[in-house]
Amino acid sequence: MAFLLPAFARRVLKISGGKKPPIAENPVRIGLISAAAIAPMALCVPVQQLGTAIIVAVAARDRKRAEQFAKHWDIPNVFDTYDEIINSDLVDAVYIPLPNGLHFEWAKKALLAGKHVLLEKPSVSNAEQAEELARIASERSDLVFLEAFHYRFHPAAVVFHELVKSGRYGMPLSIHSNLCAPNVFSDNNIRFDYSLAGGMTMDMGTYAINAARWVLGCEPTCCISAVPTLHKHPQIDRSMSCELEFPPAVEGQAPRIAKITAGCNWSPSTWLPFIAVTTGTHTITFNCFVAAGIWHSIRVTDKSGKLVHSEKHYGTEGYMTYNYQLQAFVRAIKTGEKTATSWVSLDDTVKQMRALDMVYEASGLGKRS
Ligand SMILES: NC(=O)C1=CN([C@@H]2O[C@H](COP(=O)(O)OP(=O)(O)OC[C@H]3O[C@@H](n4cnc5c(N)ncnc54)[C@H](OP(=O)(O)O)[C@@H]3O)[C@@H](O)[C@H]2O)C=CC1
Ligand SMILES: O=C1OC[C@@H](O)[C@H](O)[C@H]1O
Repeated sequence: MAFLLPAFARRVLKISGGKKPPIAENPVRIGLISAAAIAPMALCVPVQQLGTAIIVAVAARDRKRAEQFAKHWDIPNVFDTYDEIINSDLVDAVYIPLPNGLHFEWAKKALLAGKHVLLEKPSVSNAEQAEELARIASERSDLVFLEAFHYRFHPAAVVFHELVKSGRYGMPLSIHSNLCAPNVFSDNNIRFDYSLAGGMTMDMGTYAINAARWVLGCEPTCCISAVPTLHKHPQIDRSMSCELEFPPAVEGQAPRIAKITAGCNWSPSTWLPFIAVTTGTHTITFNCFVAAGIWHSIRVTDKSGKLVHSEKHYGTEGYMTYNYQLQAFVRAIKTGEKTATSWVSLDDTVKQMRALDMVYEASGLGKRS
């Protein structure tokens, strides 16, 4: 992995630098709910780079922290509570990067207050909550609701999805999606807090499971096996390795298997994220699918392992997946158009949560409550 570091550093420097466009007329006015660690990368930088949205207000539990954040990112208003953001006339849309266990409460409140919602993944804690939230969102069809599966909006992901779907290299018979990372989070991180709907399948596994569902274009029928490595809490997984059964591409054929490996570990050989689709004749791999703005490739190999095709789509210089996601969110608010291929529908959000529940139940850890 070390050889990736210079390229990564160059990319990050370009992301944080570069010219900022003028702000568009009538930009979407976003309220930021909390000064979360992910907010700069997922919202503040893309907002500055795109110019079609502005952050008008931020609130944090500690006002001082919100003030510091606002000063750094040039946000004109600091509110004392998340409620004030949701109820403010200054705000058209909210970005919710709270711990998983608080997503349902605040997304629901925001929709009921008439705000568009960009909600961090995983959408909520379990499928029942997802169904309830989807019901509320569908009753407000004038509002845009999007679960933040940012990776799907990158041009490289779209090309990969279309390449697989085209059947040019045969129809998918199985898939392996992998998203593992070094075990850098402290024990008290929100990711390991059961009361906040933590667990690494919720945090990282959700991408890998989403990728399998998205690429195969159908839903898992059962979870064949799910093996967690445990954190200190008996229901919290540090990583998960599981196999999901999907319907065959053609009726009468054998079911398809999706292998999912995700979470934190100390095995560097697993740290390159990928989605690998195997057909009868080829393997089509999308490397670095989550960090597609940094380093990635789409590679096709034949049965002998020989490379027969490769392509790269870095997209606009300095843009990350989050830029494309914000573009799509703003476009949906402004025009009602929901990006083909990449958009995460309400139905998709509900089915994603059902798949997460299925894995947790099969693992013996139980779905998040
Ligand atoms: N799209 C992506 O690439 C990523 C998405 N995420 C997702 O974003 C969400 C937040 O992750 P991350 O930014 O890493 O988390 P952080 O711990 O940095 O931020 C969570 C924020 O939640 C607020 N908060 C409110 N109540 C609590 C509570 N009881 N305990 C802890 N925090 C609380 C805090 O806000 P305050 O400022 O008000 O104190 C804090 O800033 C998660 O759902 C995660 O899955 C995370 C990383 C990457
Ligand atoms: O993109 C991501 O990578 C690291 C994770 O912990 C994070 O929550 C996730 O969204």
